[in-house]
Amino acid sequence: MPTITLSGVSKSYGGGEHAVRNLDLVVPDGAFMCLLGPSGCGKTTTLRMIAGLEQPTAGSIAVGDRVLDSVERGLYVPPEKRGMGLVFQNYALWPHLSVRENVEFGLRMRKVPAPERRSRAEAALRMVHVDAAMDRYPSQLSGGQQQRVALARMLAVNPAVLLLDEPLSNLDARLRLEMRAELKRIHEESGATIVFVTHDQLEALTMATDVAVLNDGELQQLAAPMDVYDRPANRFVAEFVGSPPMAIVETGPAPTGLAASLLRHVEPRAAGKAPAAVGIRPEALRLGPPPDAAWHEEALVEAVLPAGSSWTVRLRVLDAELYAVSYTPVLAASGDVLTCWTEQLHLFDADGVRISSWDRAEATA
Ligand SMILES: Nc1ncnc2c1ncn2[C@@H]1O[C@H](COP(=O)(O)OP(=O)(O)OP(=O)(O)O)[C@@H](O)[C@H]1O
Repeated sequence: MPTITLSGVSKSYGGGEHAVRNLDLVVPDGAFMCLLGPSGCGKTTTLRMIAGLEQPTAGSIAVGDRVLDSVERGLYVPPEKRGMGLVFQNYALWPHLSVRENVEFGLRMRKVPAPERRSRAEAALRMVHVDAAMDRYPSQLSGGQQQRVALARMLAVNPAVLLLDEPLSNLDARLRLEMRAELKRIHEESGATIVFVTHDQLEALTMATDVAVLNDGELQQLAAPMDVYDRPANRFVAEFVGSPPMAIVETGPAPTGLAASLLRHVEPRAAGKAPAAVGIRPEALRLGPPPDAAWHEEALVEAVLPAGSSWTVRLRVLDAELYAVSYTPVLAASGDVLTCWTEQLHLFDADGVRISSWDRAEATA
């Protein structure tokens, strides 16, 4: 099984603007890597370069020992010789072919004999749970079923590398959830190396073994999903991953209000430079009596927003507005004064880089 290695990969489309800039990325053998980032950050360009649909303007791409692109050596392997399976957002199926024939199509192109074609197509359709609709035509399937057929078509070929570009974006919320679980299972069963592009952080956190967060063509962080969430490398990652987003309190040269309160708490524990900003995740902000040594303040309840399984509370804390998310019922009402506390503060320096040694959650982990 292959490891995909991107070394110093850049892509510019002319005009000097870089879609991807100096990207070093290793997708380990058997990984399920999500490329995550906002629109225009270079995710699709990165995937298309791995697929061979775009050529880098600098750097090299290799799968295992096999170099597929090297700008320096003038080397480029076309997509059909890369042995990768691709599923893009628009998963065109042949409308005049049945589901089974659609899945067999790729195998036919590879000159796989008919009986083997048939059994491999059926196995792939079973894997995505659309084997019951094998003799129907694409127009007779739901969007989610069509999506799965597109996946089965790729799985039947059994590529060691699967490249998926927002393949769930056309599905409704329920199907998307179902397909996330399905893809995760398929990954575990097939052992393939998967690279998956998404702008949906929940998709990345729930499915991936590794997450690469990109912004403006540059890699911001490469880590396991929970590390991206618990230990974001910088302010961009901190604010992009998590919903509602992390509150960031700038400390400034003469901190007052909430900033001063947070600094009074973290400074005795600090070693080195003062944080330029302190981050609080809404779900780490608790209400009620604080444990010893937790940061805490009085909070005026401005609004309680129940959402079935969670409660979002808007609080006024000193001079700032903070949101808390609770997964147990919040019985308070607007105008109540409670104590809010947290043991998880994220500290950032003036460049926005996280100062991990100051994280109380880590210190006590
Ligand atoms: N063929 C092209 N010609 C010129 N510029 C391009 C081309 N393809 C992409 N770009 C530019 O490169 C940058 C990265 O685009 P890319 O499609 O990789 O981003 P993305 O993160 O996948 O975005 P989205 O989530 O919106 O698909 C963008 O600024 C985009 O406008």
